[in-house]
Amino acid sequence: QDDIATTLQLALDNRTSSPDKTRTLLNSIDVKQLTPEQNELFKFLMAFSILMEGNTQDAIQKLNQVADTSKSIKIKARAQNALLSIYSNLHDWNNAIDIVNSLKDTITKLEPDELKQNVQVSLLSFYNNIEEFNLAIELADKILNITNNPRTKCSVLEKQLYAFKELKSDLITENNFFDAIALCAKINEKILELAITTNLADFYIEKKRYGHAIQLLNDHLSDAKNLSYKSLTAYYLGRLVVAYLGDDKNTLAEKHAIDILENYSSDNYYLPNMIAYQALSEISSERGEYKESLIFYKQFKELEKRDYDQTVAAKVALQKAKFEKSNEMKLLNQQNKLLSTQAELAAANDRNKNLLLLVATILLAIALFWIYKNRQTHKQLRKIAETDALTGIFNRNHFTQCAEASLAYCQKTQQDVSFIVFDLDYFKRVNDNYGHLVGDWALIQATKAVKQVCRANDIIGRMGGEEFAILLPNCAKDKAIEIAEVCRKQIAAIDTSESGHTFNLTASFGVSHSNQADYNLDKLFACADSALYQSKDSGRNRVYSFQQSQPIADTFPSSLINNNPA
Ligand SMILES: Nc1nc2c(ncn2[C@@H]2O[C@H](COP(=O)(O)OP(=O)(O)OP(=O)(O)O)[C@@H](O)[C@H]2O)c(=O)[nH]1
Repeated sequence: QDDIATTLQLALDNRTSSPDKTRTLLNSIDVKQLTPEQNELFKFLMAFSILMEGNTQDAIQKLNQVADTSKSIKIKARAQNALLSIYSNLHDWNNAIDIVNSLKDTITKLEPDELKQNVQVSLLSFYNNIEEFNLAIELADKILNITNNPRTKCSVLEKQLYAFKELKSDLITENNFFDAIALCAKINEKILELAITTNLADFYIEKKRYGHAIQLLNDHLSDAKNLSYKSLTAYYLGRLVVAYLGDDKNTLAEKHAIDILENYSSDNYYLPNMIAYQALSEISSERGEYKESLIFYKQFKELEKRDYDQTVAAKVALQKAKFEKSNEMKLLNQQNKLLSTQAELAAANDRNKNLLLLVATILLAIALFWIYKNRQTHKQLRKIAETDALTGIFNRNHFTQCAEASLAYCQKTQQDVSFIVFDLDYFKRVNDNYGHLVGDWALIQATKAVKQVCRANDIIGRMGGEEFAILLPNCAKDKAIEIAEVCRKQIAAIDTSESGHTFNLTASFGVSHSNQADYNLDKLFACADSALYQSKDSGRNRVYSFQQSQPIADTFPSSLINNNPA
């Protein structure tokens, strides 16, 4: 396992510098012995090796497979990074932008190490390639804030200065370029150092400081040539042409333009070629060599169109990606709107439910109140129907109903029932002498007096006019006579002066008993009435019991001596 790990690491380290060595190392590995993660790394390195062999399409397919399926976030990042670089070189901006979107997500999951920084630097290059210079500057700042690696710093500064320069930003001065050049020189990053000098030359040209540009470019041209970095040399020469032209040194411009066309005419250097043709066209034109000028001009236009097409392709791809993104956003917004509409609907439903509940509650309350009111009314009506309005005791009708029910019960349970009727004495005189209101008052007071004497389950009723009856369940006759006597005394004791007039108020009583009347109300009434008649007849203000046909005075002589009729 150690051997396999070492071999894989070696292959990884040499994948760009020694592709052949990498392939040999990979071929030496027994795939069956690989752990799943080693297998993913192996697949990435194989794809990379295929790329280095020049089989780009095959490499793209395999790298995409690794990027899509790899569980290791590091290997996924490496595959995506390689794909970004391939697509950028192929100017396949649509796929490049897709990869960038995936890569952005991958970056957030990477540990902050060298790999993460490398991926960020690739992204930075990509932003410059598609001329998203503000994004590039922002990302560069981010990387510069966290990296301590001077190589990363040098590389990032080169790309950031390029972006600033392209934006023609006032935020940078030539000192920024000098600092970056010094940093790269210190760690011997020759290519990047030279790249920065080309940017500085552009900076000078932009500011029309052609002399400075020419000197800088000439100072470093030999370095570029020594590096055998042809594209860089071609770019140097291209900028020299522009600077000489600007400085009205057409001969030198022409010399370098021809140098480009003769020695660096590959497709790879089409930009310096474009500059060369444009310069030669202008120079020929100034000399009056219009035919040559037109030929150069046509070639210039062809390359310019190519440059334009490439720039436009990048822009279109970017706009398309932005459009898709904004469509995605629109879709999301619509989904959000739908969700919020659903939420609003649910809330409205809840509100409706609450409203319904409220209405139901109100209706219920109204119904309950109505039932309550109805009962109250019913109660009141019943009370009105059952009671005597003046005295508040049962009226004749209700008294009869209650008395009969009580009698039936007492008969069933074989209890004694006594019955008392009484009638106010000379009541007509009270009305006649003192008026009906005083008569009413007297009726009320007499009722009160009797009620105080009676027990809770005795039934008292006004039979009409000034005649009253009392049914006394579970009451022996003697007891009833006793009660009647107390009632008589109470009525006689009423202080009539409270009415504003002083007069005698008495009543005559008649008492009957169930064993005289078979628990029959009419019979009880008749017996008691008969006794009452006897009371009246014998002078009033006395109690008579039916059976005896004798005044109670015999039994209770003292209480009956009352010869003071009202
Ligand atoms: N103030 C008042 N008087 C009533 C009421 N009901 C009946 N009366 C009166 O009661 C009187 C009854 O008179 P009578 O039947 O002659 O009897 P009395 O005067 O009491 O004489 P005796 O019963 O024989 O003692 C009448 O004048 C009725 O108008 C009432 O509700 N209020």
